[in-house]
Amino acid sequence: MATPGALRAPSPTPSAHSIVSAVEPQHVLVLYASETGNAQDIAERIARAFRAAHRRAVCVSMDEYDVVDLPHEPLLILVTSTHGRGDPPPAMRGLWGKLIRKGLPEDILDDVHYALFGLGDSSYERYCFAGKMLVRRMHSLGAHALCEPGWGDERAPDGVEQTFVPWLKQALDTFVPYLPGPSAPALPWNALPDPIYALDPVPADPADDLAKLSLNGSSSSQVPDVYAPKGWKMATLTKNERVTASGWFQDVRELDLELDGHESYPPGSVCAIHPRCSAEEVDTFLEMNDLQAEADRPIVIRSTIPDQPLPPHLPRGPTTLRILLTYHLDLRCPPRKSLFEWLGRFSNDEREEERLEEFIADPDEIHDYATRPKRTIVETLADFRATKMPLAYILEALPPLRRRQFSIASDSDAHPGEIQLLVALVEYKTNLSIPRRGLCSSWFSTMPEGTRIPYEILPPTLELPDKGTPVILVGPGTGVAPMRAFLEARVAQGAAQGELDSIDLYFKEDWEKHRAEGAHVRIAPSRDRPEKVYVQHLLREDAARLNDWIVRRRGHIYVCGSSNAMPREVREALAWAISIEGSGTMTPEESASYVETMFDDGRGGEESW
Ligand SMILES: Cc1cc2nc3c(=O)[nH]c(=O)nc-3n(C[C@H](O)[C@H](O)[C@H](O)COP(=O)(O)O)c2cc1C
Repeated sequence: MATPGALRAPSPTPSAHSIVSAVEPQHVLVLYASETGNAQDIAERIARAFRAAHRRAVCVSMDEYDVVDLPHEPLLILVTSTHGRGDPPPAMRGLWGKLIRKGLPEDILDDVHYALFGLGDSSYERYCFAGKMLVRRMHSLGAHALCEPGWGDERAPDGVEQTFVPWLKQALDTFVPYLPGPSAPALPWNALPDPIYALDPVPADPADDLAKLSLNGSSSSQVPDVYAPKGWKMATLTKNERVTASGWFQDVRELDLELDGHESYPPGSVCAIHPRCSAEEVDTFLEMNDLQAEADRPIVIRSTIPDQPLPPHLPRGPTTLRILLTYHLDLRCPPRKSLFEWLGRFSNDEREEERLEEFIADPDEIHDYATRPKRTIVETLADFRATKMPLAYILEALPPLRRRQFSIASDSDAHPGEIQLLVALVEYKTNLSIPRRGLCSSWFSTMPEGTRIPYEILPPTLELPDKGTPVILVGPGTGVAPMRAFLEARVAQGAAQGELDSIDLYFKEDWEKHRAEGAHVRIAPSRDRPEKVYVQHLLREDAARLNDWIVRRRGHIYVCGSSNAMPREVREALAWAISIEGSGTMTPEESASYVETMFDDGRGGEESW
């Protein structure tokens, strides 16, 4: 471990520590980047642990942080997950872009002393890659690591907890002595800390947007525009049509959105949609916690921690508890360990406390009770009825409601002012024997035309090459959505000659039309046939064409769909096709390495879920 250049070694009397640098540490800054909430939960647990040790901690999402302040942060903890194919989560991209700028002085972070905890899944090829890149870059800019990075693996037998618990202990032991504060022992885990948010009452002004809302008890699916998340736009649903036959097991919908502004977007873009919790679930939550009387009182949220801005998911202006529970907080996701810890702090019931302690002590218990059966937070609270959530802690205890992302199935030139989506409604039976729908799926399943939807367009991870370069688009099932957008754009470019697209059954008329326009379209009828034909089989049949387009003409291949075996088998089929066993001249080893290099160099792209 690097010896901290600017830090004075801790003395045996911790209160006397100080930093020999331009900046005296007053707090530890916990900077996090999270997409589905896990890294944010870990970051908040770190900050709480420092506060329990009587030290100040400020916890900020990377996209809310001004990177010019970074060189002046003496004590820093970074927490990030990894997404895509080893990419940083969107919240880290701005900060990362600035950190990798050329010409930054090699010692610009010399005053920074840091630790990092990365989250990932070791079944991915680029395990915890965003965290690893960040550690390398911090080091090359002169920052000093105070302890070894921790890597939290979702696949580990005890999940992320396995490494997080020992890493947190080490981080506390290392950082605490450098921070001002009493040498008193840390508070026990079940001591209730001071709330980090204040809910200040605001006088109801009949002219403001809040008073105009009639959300009280309403089951309306309308999202009032005023509650669109910061920076998001609004669209109106113009079509919500089932495209699978009524007897088919899966309910797949075409959803068309008319955009308020005539925004254009490149093919391959992704539409993020902000869902909402149902009015029934919100009412159940309010009733279980005896909070009905508080539900519609206008309030403004204020951070009680100096220098800590509100996290991105909380509204800045007037709001109500009901609006928070409907649009900002998630009552539907399975509870994490931190929720059981909160309930343990709130509980006065001996029997429930005992059960909560079992959960907190053993990650397997949480896995079996909550994660595996996908038990929701509301259902969990119903099992702990004697334990009530006090109003002051709700914003800390409940996770943020996360946006859901869908590949856009339309090209914006072919469908100006519109976004078309192809969405499989997720319904599953858990071992609780209750048929379940995902949060967005529940909302979409009953969403009437005319519903207002907050959306955001995210840039594509795959981009079309120039018109002369062949592109192979492989999209089984709903993976066909972005392929339709790509193909529409290529047809418009006049470049649809000899394209290959292996598709399933959605947008059937479009494929016929594009075939007539010159695209080489192939359909893999993998369903309802005694002998299943998958996209991988079609690629092998098209070996000569693949060899010509990929090897001779240096074409691109994009694959989108379920992440089971399909993406790997597509790569294997391609490698076979361009090897001596198919239609090429390479040995099997050479062709396999050729395909991997294509994907590393961006001539191959993959989007899977
Ligand atoms: C679409 C997707 C892609 C992912 N890609 C990777 C990856 O390339 N490497 C990795 O280590 N983990 C990967 N993960 C796992 C996440 O890092 C892990 O689920 C993490 O807990 C998410 O944290 P967050 O909720 O804070 O975003 C991926 C997860 C998803 C959903």
